[in-house]
Amino acid sequence: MKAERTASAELVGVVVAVQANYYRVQLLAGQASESATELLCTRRSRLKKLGQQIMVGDRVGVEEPDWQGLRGAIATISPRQTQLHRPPVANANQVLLMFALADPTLDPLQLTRFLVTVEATGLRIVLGLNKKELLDEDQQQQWQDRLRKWGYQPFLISLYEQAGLQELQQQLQGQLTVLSGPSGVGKSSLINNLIPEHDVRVGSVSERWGQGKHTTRHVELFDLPGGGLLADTPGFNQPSTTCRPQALAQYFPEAQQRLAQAQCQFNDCFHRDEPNCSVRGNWERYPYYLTLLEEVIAHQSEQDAIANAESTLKRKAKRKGNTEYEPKLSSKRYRRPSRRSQRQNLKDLYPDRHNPEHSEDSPSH
Ligand SMILES: Nc1nc2c(ncn2[C@@H]2O[C@H](COP(=O)(O)OP(=O)(O)OP(=O)(O)O)[C@@H](O)[C@H]2O)c(=O)[nH]1
Ligand SMILES: [Zn+2]
Repeated sequence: MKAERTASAELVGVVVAVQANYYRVQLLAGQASESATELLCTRRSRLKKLGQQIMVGDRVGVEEPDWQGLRGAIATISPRQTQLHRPPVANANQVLLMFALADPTLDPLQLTRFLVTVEATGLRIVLGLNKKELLDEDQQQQWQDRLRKWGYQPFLISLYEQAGLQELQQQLQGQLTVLSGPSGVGKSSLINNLIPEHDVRVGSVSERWGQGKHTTRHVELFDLPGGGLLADTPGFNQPSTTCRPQALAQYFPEAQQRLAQAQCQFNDCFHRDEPNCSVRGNWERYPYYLTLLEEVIAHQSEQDAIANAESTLKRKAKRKGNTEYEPKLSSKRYRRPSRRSQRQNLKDLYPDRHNPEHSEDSPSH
């Protein structure tokens, strides 16, 4: 990254971790002093008054560096290029979706769920398939071909055999990448491999913050040796399909491709049994599309029912002059946490790129 100074000659850096009211800011190359590349910062109260939240990945201006104590104060936040809410990461360029070819067995429907969830973020997808040494060459090639037909170019790797890692690493260079994937596929192994000093650094962070052990609930950005940042993001490992039913097809490259060639007769086609549909057809994942479509339709009916119930209850509460009691009860009954988090998941993942500040203060967590 190039050194860069703002008009007020502030230091510029990237927020690599957030905890309570402290922000770890990694200074851009050329700005760091000899002894320090990172400052532990608070934020100026002006930002606080403006309600401006600071996220991991934010590019910020830092004032009043204290090179002895390695402290500073964040005074400005640059406009965000992208914004994810779950996990909360600003300016991510892409998602590295990790799966294993075996152990656990690669389940194409599960992979599709993750792919759809990641597609909904609007970010570029890098698909990494680990443990390739567990399959023979033919089987590896079959997956390669199969995923190409889905519209993806997977990187087959083996962390055990240190195979395919260079090609994958190249994809990460100079990018801010968010790592995602189900349990047991090798995400931690990959981080340890890419960033050998990973553990050391986590330890030093906790120490400086005076916290106990580093908790994995926090998103943290790690410097990649070849340049670039990797967000280790617990909580990005649960796919969900809570988009609008009409939006689902756009998260399948195969459907997109078909739509680019020919429009459906109806604008709001669900691509099920409508006449003159250009998406319906014998592509491999079409049955998965139908499965997920049923789920998002069911989800939406549920949401509509909740909205109706809430509006009825609110009216009722008003008539009785009973201000809080009934709505509160109803929201407890209807908004079970599990369902709420499900509903928010995809919405939260969607980066509001046109209006980055828009949902910043929404109480989504
Ligand atoms: N056969 C094989 N096993 C691997 C490879 N890479 C990692 N593993 C093993 O896969 C298991 C899971 O690896 P992790 O790195 O913990 O996977 P993870 O995705 O971080 O899993 P969670 O922490 O549960 O999210 C471990 O037993 C690793 O040793 C590989 O290339 N081949
Ligand atoms: Zn259609």
